[in-house]
Amino acid sequence: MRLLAEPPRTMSGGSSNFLLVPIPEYPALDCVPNKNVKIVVLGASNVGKTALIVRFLTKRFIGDYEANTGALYSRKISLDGEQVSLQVQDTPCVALQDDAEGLYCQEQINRSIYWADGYVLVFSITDHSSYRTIQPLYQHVRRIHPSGNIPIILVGNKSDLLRARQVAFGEGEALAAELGGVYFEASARENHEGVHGAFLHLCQEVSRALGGGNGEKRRGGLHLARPKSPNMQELKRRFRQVLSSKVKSATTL
Ligand SMILES: Nc1nc2c(ncn2[C@@H]2O[C@H](COP(=O)(O)OP(=O)(O)OP(=O)(O)O)[C@@H](O)[C@H]2O)c(=O)[nH]1
Repeated sequence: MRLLAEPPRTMSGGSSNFLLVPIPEYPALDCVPNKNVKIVVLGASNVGKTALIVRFLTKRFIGDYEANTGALYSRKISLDGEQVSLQVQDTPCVALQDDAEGLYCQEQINRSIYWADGYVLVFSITDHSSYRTIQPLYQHVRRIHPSGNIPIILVGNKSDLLRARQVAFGEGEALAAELGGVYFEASARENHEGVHGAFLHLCQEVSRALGGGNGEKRRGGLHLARPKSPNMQELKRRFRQVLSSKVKSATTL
């Protein structure tokens, strides 16, 4: 889901389509081009993708959301003593097709999968159908990245809702092992450390996979454009535009 802007602080005054998140982006001049870690968060509806990202980046849990259109978050983080640029792509939900093998997956999700270097596959421990989505979702990622190692973690979210549990811990572990990743049970609602540990693990995996250099992988096969998403830099640019047009009209009076 997408974070609700609170209160409507849109630059244009009318529309509330822009995402205004309490997650600062590093200034452009301060960015670290040396290594760029790009991760995408994928999963079925309502499993807590946005809540996990927000928890990881802000340590906060915010309960009010609206349907996700896919926001991109940027941060600078320290990994093994090295400053790296981190980008986290939130995505709209995917859903199983009626035959339970294929996936309904929007084109923008395909672009995000192609663009990313690491994958957070999320299900809710309270929703077994969200767990069943993971295997086809992984196959889908594999189709887009047919060769090589794919850094992934599997997150069983909402671990605070133990009484409503539909997926056993062992099921999560077994699936993660099958997919070649690590399983984390987490609660975006109740626990920052667990969420932080899971994301950090993936960032480290990606960082190692990227090795030295500028962190851009060579890719074969499909060529898809980088996902488009409203982000803070774009908002700031629009804000400056609006301000400068206001200054111009004031000086012409
Ligand atoms: N109890 C509990 N609720 C959670 C947790 N994480 C998220 N939620 C709630 O679950 C609902 C869905 O969370 P989102 O983060 O919007 O989920 P999403 O996967 O981004 O949803 P989509 O937009 O449908 O893709 C919200 O009401 C959250 O408050 C959690 O760890 N525990």
